[in-house]
Amino acid sequence: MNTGEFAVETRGMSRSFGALKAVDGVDLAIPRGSIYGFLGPNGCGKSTSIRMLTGLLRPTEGEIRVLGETLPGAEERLRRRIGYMTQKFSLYENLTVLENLRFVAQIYGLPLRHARERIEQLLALYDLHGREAQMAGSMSGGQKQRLALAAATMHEPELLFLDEPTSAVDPENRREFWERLFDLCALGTTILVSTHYMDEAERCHGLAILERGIKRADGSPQQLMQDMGARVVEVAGDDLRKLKQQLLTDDAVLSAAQIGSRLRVLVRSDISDPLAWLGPKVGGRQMDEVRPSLEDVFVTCTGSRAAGGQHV
Ligand SMILES: Nc1ncnc2c1ncn2[C@@H]1O[C@H](COP(=O)(O)OP(=O)(O)OP(=O)(O)O)[C@@H](O)[C@H]1O
Repeated sequence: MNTGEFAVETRGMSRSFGALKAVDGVDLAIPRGSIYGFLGPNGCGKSTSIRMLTGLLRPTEGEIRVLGETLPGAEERLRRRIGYMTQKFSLYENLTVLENLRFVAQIYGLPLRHARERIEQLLALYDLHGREAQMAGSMSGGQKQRLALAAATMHEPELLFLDEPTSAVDPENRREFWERLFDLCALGTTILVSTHYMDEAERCHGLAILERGIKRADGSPQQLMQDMGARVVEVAGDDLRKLKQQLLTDDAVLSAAQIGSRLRVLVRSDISDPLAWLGPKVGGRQMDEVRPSLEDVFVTCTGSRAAGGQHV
């Protein structure tokens, strides 16, 4: 495998637990300096993939190269070059902010003086000044998350893995968190982030859609939306619940999900004129063809019929 331009490269990466294939033949090529997302529902293999890429879990099959090193085999060397923020808050709740950061600096073997400077930097960067003496356990979700990110980036990793980093924070903190990720990315850090939120996935430069361990699609969000094998029509009018049930009996209707007072209908792309085709089926209701969203992409490539909503 050619590794120069890619932070992560895999061929056929797989992991089984007994009879269950948690990750099944995943190929990845994640460019350096980008933010790359794993999008998929609970249990689709996001964490298992990340654990293999960090060297914490051995693949049962396939090849993995991370920052030019082959895994398994380079775990120790990679440890200093990668950062990992797990789904759950992984710091000590009964230590203060400062004690937690000092502890992490020690684990990474930062010389004392450098550690002091770096911790100062991180406290400022992640708005933790004034909280040095606060117990980590008493902080809000957003503050904990900023502390976790400070800890994960203590040693200035080239590659940062974030496993559902925002599942415990509100939308405003989530937006702010993403701004910080883009700051890190601008400094050259490659970021791999797993999520089940569509709006987060849409912020990534590139993204893989995972379902039951299998990669169903990958590309930039814009590319994925452009290449989607379906057209999207929104229908407005009365009795949309009943209309939805009727439309779903047709094979050419991939999904129908209500959004406010409109029904969002995905029609297979071999129907050349979806408005004309839907006309007789929707009675006199108003129709508009609209641009696809990432959620539409997810629905078409996983075959799951969306119930509507912001996460998968
Ligand atoms: N150590 C393990 N032993 C047995 N099964 C496991 C183990 N780890 C994960 N699995 C199974 O592998 C599948 C993928 O799990 P994984 O945690 O990677 O999914 P995920 O997409 O990260 O979802 P979540 O967000 O819920 O963690 C699940 O069916 C899970 O139960």
